[in-house]
Amino acid sequence: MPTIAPERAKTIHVAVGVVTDGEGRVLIAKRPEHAHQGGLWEFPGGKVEAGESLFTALDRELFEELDIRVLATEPVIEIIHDYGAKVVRLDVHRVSRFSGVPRGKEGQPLLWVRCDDLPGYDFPAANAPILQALSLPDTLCITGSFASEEVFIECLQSALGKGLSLVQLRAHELSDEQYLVLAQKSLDLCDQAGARLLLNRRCLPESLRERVSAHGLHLDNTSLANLAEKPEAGLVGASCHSLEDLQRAAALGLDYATLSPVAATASHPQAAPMGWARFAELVRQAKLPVYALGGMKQEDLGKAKASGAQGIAAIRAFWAAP
Ligand SMILES: Nc1nc2c([nH]c(=O)n2[C@H]2C[C@H](O)[C@@H](COP(=O)(O)OP(=O)(O)OP(=O)(O)O)O2)c(=O)[nH]1
Repeated sequence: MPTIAPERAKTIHVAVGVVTDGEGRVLIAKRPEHAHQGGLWEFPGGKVEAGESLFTALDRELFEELDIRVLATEPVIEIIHDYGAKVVRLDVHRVSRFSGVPRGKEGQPLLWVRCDDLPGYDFPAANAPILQALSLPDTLCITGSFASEEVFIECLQSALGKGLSLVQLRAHELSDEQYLVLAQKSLDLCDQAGARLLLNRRCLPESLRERVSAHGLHLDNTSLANLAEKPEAGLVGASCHSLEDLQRAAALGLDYATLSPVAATASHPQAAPMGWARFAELVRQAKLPVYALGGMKQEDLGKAKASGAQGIAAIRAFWAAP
């Protein structure tokens, strides 16, 4: 029978802090050369000791490493990563308030970096989903039904006016030509608002897709199943309904997934809701940011985040004429 090395048998629980400065920058530190993943940049933190809460561990580690005290945190993402020699569970929280001025107490170099610039630094392999999570908002607006183009524009303007910054254009009832016209108008509005537009259109011919340069794609479940590699189309996410789907999305290197239906939803009345407990169980095993979808309302955002989600995705909650 194969033997498992003792250090492989146990997963190391690590409290990881994304310390923010209120100007959109986050703090990164260089790991010592001799340490595991040495010489790479990291988000400060360390192992959770027996009996410690995540908050206590993060506060202790950040005091030991940076000389700051943690005052407020919010969950970002949880990642289980197998390095071969060891398995780590990175429990990542944004440190939104702290006291003191960070300094490298152990002599480690520190840098304040804008989130957009993080991909320019070398991090351990486990950190890729953390960078994805930090680049995404906590709400994803999916476009809903509309009686005319004017109504569509009103609904989109209203959503953008509420600060929604990621929009998925889902309008299966339109022809390819009509869809492209709407996509171009949506793109103009999203660009003006500093939001990103994702096209959700199965089999949109390449020749047509080239006519509108949206910020990315959202793949439906069938497209996810048939895809051999991640399309080169910017931000790419997919509709998932199972652990297998989430694993496939992560293996393809997609940027996010939606997981549905969490609750009963009018758009898919025949689908059985999975509930928050099952949702949390699946998200715990996912290796990419996951939005909760299906019957979501704005007030579900806290529950979604507490269940490990990036946030919520919804049609009805965000799509309405003013
Ligand atoms: N703190 C931190 N650890 C990370 C990140 N990414 C990543 O893969 N890790 C891994 C590297 C290590 O295997 C593990 C953290 O362990 P550590 O050695 O830093 O923990 P520690 O501060 O408690 O140190 P020690 O007890 O070994 O001295 O998590 C990250 O962004 N931040």
